Amino acid sequence: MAALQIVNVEKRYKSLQALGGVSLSIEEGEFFGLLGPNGAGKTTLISIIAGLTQANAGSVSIHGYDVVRDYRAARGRLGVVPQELVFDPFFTVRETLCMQSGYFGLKNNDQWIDEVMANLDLTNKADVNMRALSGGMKRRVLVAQALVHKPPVIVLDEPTAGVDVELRQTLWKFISRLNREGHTIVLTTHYLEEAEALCNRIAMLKAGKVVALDSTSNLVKRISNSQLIVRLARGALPDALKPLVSHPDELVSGNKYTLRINAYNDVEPILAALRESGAVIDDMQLQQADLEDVFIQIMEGEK
Ligand SMILES: Nc1ncnc2c1ncn2[C@@H]1O[C@H](COP(=O)(O)OP(=O)(O)OP(=O)(O)O)[C@@H](O)[C@H]1O
Repeated sequence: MAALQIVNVEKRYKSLQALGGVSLSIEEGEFFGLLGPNGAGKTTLISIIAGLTQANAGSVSIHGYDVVRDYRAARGRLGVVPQELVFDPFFTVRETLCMQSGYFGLKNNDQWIDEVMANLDLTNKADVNMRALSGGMKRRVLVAQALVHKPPVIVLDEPTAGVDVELRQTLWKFISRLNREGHTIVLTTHYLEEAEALCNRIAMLKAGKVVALDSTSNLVKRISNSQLIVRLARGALPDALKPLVSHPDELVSGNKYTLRINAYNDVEPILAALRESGAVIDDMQLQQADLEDVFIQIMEGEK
């Protein structure tokens, strides 16, 4: 059974179609990335998953529980870290987390609350009022709040937008640990390198539609624009390699060539051809495609 099953979800805001039939099946234990430009519909989808917004069509279930019909069972299995910081300013960090535990019917949750606070470097703020915390600290509490009931599915809506490097690292260490322990993670982020490093599978959303869905490695592989840049100290580029040159003007002047390659395996035959021709390499650089290239290409292709 899927941890999160999204079937043909549609959402309209008056004349605007925010989601135009989104289907995704996310398995237990996945670290799943949901990417897309501003306005793609990521937050709308997360609000529907969390039961905060109702879809006009389609269904979402968490571990088999429909988020509308079986709201409490579904919500109990889900932890959501929202984008916006909303708190009651008069409670301390610990009180905020205890209240959240109470909301899920959990008593005697202190041990886990202490562990969550320790993992998010919040222990020394436990008795501080929410209103006295910095923005970054409030965001840590937001993450802690989403985790008090040890939900098997954790959804994070841009949790690292505008936060410092330290929090990002603390957060990813903890979330990665939870993922290793079996929790399913769904993450939206604008930091593509973050998604590339953490997510095993990625869906790209544009204008309310899924425009790409694949493993992170396949998405990166999908683009074969890795390049080997060589600068020759002596000799010329052999004819056999000329079709690989990306910029034709490099054939006319200079001694630097940008060669298209599909894989690491392509590098050695190129070097062998250069050696055989008597050329001497002065400098060499390998440039690989990353998720950013894939993202740009897919988004431009879907215009
Ligand atoms: N409550 C609302 N009323 C009207 N339109 C809305 C509402 N919420 C979202 N929208 C619109 O729906 C579309 C999708 O918005 P959404 O916030 O889901 O995108 P997003 O992918 O999360 O964007 P971002 O990366 O900027 O957070 C946008 O065009 C947005 O303006």
